[in-house]
Amino acid sequence: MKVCIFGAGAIGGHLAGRLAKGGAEVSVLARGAQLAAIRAKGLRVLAADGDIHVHPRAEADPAALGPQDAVVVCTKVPALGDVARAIGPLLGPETSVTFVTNGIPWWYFHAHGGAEEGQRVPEADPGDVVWDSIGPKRAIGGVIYSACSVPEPGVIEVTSRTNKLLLGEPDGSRSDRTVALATAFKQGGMPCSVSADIRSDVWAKLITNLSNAPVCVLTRRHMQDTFADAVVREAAVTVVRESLAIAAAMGRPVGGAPEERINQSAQLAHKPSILQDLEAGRPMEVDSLFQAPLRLAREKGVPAPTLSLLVAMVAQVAEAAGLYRRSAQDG
Ligand SMILES: NC(=O)C1=CN([C@@H]2O[C@H](COP(=O)(O)OP(=O)(O)OC[C@H]3O[C@@H](n4cnc5c(N)ncnc54)[C@H](OP(=O)(O)O)[C@@H]3O)[C@@H](O)[C@H]2O)C=CC1
Ligand SMILES: CC(C)(CO)C(=O)C(=O)O
Repeated sequence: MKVCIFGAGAIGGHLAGRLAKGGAEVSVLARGAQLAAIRAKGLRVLAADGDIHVHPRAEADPAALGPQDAVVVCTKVPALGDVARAIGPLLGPETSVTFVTNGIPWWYFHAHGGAEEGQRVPEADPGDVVWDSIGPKRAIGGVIYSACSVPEPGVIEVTSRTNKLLLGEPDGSRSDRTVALATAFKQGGMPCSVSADIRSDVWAKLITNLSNAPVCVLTRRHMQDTFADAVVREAAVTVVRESLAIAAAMGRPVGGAPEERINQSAQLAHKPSILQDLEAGRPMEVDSLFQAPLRLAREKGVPAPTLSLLVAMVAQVAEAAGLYRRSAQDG
């Protein structure tokens, strides 16, 4: 299977390593020091189940790679407009494009059904650039549980002991293209399953992000340190409760004890990726990760006072750092 990972950072690097280990014909699109390092020394993934050292083809220009069976987009969400403008040469008539990103994805209301069918998510795709160019029919949803960072160019550190990738068609079907991609990941040691309800998986993961990322941006510390404080922990449990109510109002009830979710985050000495962005001076996923679920909460009439307060403060931090511009509707 010919797969291109678009954006070989923390998550993309991890996934490229897994695909290469499993024998897929994998290439990566990267840039800057990351591209130079992968070309010079290959890609190293330091993971609990064993280190991986592979040499995928690495390019800056999609035209050098040509049409793929599958493209897996692993950039941050604010980069998706650039991805959409550049991706053309990778797309043949049947190429799928999987988006492994946190937050409410741009394709969320495609094949959703009901009154919301076809609604757009402006926080994830301003101006519908991705929707209009790549188009929702190619889209496969991706939800990943894996805590990763790039300690030096070409090296991916995986902090989480267990990892999991969920892939799902927006219409819930078990398509051949999704099964083939999941098989390629599994062959590289990445637990991966095909989900019949990827939107529920989006919410289950998002609730974790909503409860750990805003507080860590404010403390600027990893989750273990941040959650050592009982008051912060209690606020995070409140955020989980508010987020569970939003998910339920969206028709995607998610189970599990709120405290347990925070206990799991508290085990990891990992800085959430949005904090990594703040520290590295990269655009922050405030809109798709935080503002979109808050807008949906307002539309459904679900109160989320603690989450709203934390997000308002995070937006100020991100704005002050020049890494986020608030849109008019966020107030
Ligand atoms: N890191 C983590 O632990 C987790 C992250 N996630 C989610 O996964 C997604 C990816 O996050 P993460 O891997 O951390 O992000 P990273 O910033 O580590 O990686 C994104 C990579 O994409 C590259 N990139 C961006 N635009 C382009 C482009 N036009 N051409 C080529 N390369 C490009 C970036 O390059 P450059 O650095 O030069 O901008 C970077 O190397 C996000 O939605 C995040 O929320 C989900 C679970 C955990
Ligand atoms: C913290 C983690 C691993 C889970 O919430 C994550 O998704 C991120 O770093 O963005």
